[in-house]
Order: sequence, then C-alpha cells, then structure tokens
Amino acid sequence: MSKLRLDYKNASSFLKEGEMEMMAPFVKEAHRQLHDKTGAGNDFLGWVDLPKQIDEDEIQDLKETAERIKKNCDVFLVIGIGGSYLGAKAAIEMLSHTFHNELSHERRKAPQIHFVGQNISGTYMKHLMELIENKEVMVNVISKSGTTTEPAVAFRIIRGFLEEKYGKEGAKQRIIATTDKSKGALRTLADQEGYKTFVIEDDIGGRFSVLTPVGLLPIAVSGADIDEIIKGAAIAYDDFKNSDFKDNHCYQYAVLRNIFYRKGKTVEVMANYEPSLNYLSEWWKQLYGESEGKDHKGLFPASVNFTTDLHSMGQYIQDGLRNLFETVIKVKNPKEDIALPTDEQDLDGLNYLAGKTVNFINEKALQGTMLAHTDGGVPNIVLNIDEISEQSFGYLVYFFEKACGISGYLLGVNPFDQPGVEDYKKNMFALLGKKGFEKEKEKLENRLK
Ligand SMILES: O=P(O)(O)OC[C@H]1O[C@H](O)[C@H](O)[C@@H](O)[C@@H]1O
Repeated sequence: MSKLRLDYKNASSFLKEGEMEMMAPFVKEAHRQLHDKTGAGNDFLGWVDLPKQIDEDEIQDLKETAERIKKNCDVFLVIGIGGSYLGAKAAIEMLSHTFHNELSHERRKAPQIHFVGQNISGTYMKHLMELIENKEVMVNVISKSGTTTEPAVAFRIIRGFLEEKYGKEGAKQRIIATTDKSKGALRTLADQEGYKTFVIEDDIGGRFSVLTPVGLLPIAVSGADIDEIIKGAAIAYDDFKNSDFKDNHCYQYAVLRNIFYRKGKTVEVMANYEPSLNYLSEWWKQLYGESEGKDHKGLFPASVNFTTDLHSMGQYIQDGLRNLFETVIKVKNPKEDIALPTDEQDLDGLNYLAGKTVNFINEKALQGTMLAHTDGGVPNIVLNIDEISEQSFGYLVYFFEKACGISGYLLGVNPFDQPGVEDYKKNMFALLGKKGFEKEKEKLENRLK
C-alpha cells in the first residue's frame, strides 16, 4: 500500500506565503500534549498508541467469534449508535461488494449485516422484526455506557425475539455484548446472563473505538481482514509520529483546517466519488463534530457524495455563501471498472466516450469539479489514496483520528468529551417521565403547550 498524500495546490491561492509555517510551534505543542498525555481530555488517549499495542489473544478471540457468527446465522444484527457503529459500518461499506447484503448467503459465505438501534422509530423497528422473522439471527450489542436509549430500546425488543425463538439458553449463545469492563447496565446484564463479551477500554472514547472490538468484530464477520486494517493503522502511526509537520500530511491537514476556519470558512465539506466511501464520511462527521463543536466554536463537518450530489448540492457549493472549504478523497485505482459500449444510434451522444471506462469518466468529473469549485471560491484539499483496501481503511482511520486530536488542541478545546450531547437526553427523559426528572417535566411541558 502506498501512503495517503495530501495535496493542497487547489487551496494554495487562499493561503499567504508562510502562513502554514506560522502554525509550526502550535502544532509542536499540540503534538507534545497528545503524546505526553498532558493535554485536555488526557484520560481518553488510549487510541494514540493502539495500533502498536494490539492484543493478539483478543484478535484471535474476535476471529473465532466472527467464524461462529458466520456459521450460525443468516442475519447478523449490530446494535449500536454513534461511535458504537459508524466505524464498522464505514469499513464494511468501503470494503465489501456494493450489494453485499443482497447477495446470496452461499455466495458471500457471510450473513447479511444490518446496523440497527440508531433511531426510535416504531415503523423501522416493526419492519426490522418482519425482516428477521424467519431468519437465523445473531446479535452484537455495542454500547460503551450501556445506557444509550436507542440501542437499549432495540436490544430489549430483539432480545425478546431471540428468547422466544431459541429459548433463554439458546438466545444467550446468539448474543455478544461489547461494553465497558465493569460499569453500566449492559455489563451487568451480560454478566448476569453469561453472554460472550468484549471490552471497550476506559481510555478510548466511542468515536475513537473502531480499531477495538467495537469495530473489529462486525468487520471480521463481513469477511474483511482485520489484521490488515491494523497494519494500515500502524503504518499511519509511524508516518505521523513526528511533530515537524513539513513531511507530516496528517498535521498539514489539521493546520489547513485551522487556517480556513479562522478565515471564516467554517464548514468543511468532505467529498467522495465512490459510493462505498459514504459511511467513511458519516464516521468522520461524528469524529470531528463531537470533538470540535463545543464552547460555541468549531468547524461544521458536512459531507457530499459525488457525482450524485453535484445534482443537488453542487449549486450551493459552486455559488452559495462562501464559508466552505472542501476535502476530497481521491482513489487512484478503484476496485473495479467497466467500459462504456458503442451505440449505433448514439442518441445520448456518448459515443465519443465509447471504449473509455466509467472510472475514467469519474476521474474527469472529479478534476473538472475541483477546478470549478476552486474558481468559485472554495479551497480544495485532496486526500489521495491509491486503493480501497483494508490497509487503506486502517490508515485513513488513524490519519483522521490523529489530525482530529491535533486540530482540537489547535482550536483550544477538549477534543475528547461531548458534554453537549446530554442536553437533549435530559429533556427526553424528563418528558418520558423518568424518575428524578419531575420538576423539569413540568417546565418542559409548559413550554410545549
Ligand atoms: O456506546 P454508547 O455509550 O452507547 O454511546 C453511543 C454514542 O452516543 C452518545 O450519545 C455519544 O454522543 C457518542 O459519542 C456515542 O458514541
């Protein structure tokens, strides 16, 4: 695998000469705080050295559990929200066949995988129960806190289904819980019932947990090679371990984000040209949104899938409010390709492209769009990767995690907490009538009248 290369020539006209270099001392300090573990949120830095500290016994256990799941079900449900599902979903979408869930069980030698527990929609839940009605089902319930409402609601319903279908004992063999080693409702239940469990360490926050069992078990069930993912992350670890950002593309990305933010480009739009990267952007949005959006500051992370969204959001990016910059993920050698046939009538006028491949057309769309957006006042940063593979996934994960830590420190926030997420929960619990929230309930209900 060759490395990720950051290219900012289509952003350089928005930069003054020497502007990036002026950030060098601040980057050095952020780097020091991250590696010495002296900065804000330093009890959540377990992810920094993780690619080099993988527990081989745990990896073996994950692989064996994944094999057991593959053999014993048609449908594998992964219950989790936020950091407890986005990384695994990003990996599986990136690395699997586009229609992997539709391909037959025999052909894929892996169950259909569905990520659930990310909403509180009765319709969704009812439809899910219809989907699994006559299927052999196994479940990985993932929650670091063990108390998050969405996955807890889904798990309660699905657990009931499993116990009815397989009996209490049978259901136990079909549930794997990934949670805290000692705290929380899920840990208590898992211990009480005797579920197979995997641990999320205290010093790794949910959005930084994709290289732990949180991400690795579902990814292994999909058939992807988790050793290669870790290898990719370990290569990134070595590539980005120096504080001097001249050759450190990860730190350059953090610096560019900070410079554009200060220039009023307060929205970063992540763009891809491969549908399989859609969920990588979703994962990235949580990583950066929760890490930086606090104390009334932070870039707003947005994402688009091109060329699809050129027909919906393209107008805004080209011509709307100039508060955007774009980060484009460019894949040099996509996995597959197909040529455009000649057509005798040529009614669609595409014969000038006959014999050319779809990827060739896509590449020209990328180049044309990038230049147009740059001309329209949107700086473009390009993250070049050579291929879509397990290694490049692991590499990208570590690249974005490390850049996020540095970027958060440059911004002057604690990138490893998310206090703001609690506010809606408090209101929801009060309105639901949870014990201890009686006063708030009354106040909120008055406001809703
Ligand atoms: O894994 P859990 O404890 O269930 O948390 C799942 C997610 O929900 C929370 O509300 C946090 O905002 C996220 O950072 C977290 O990833």
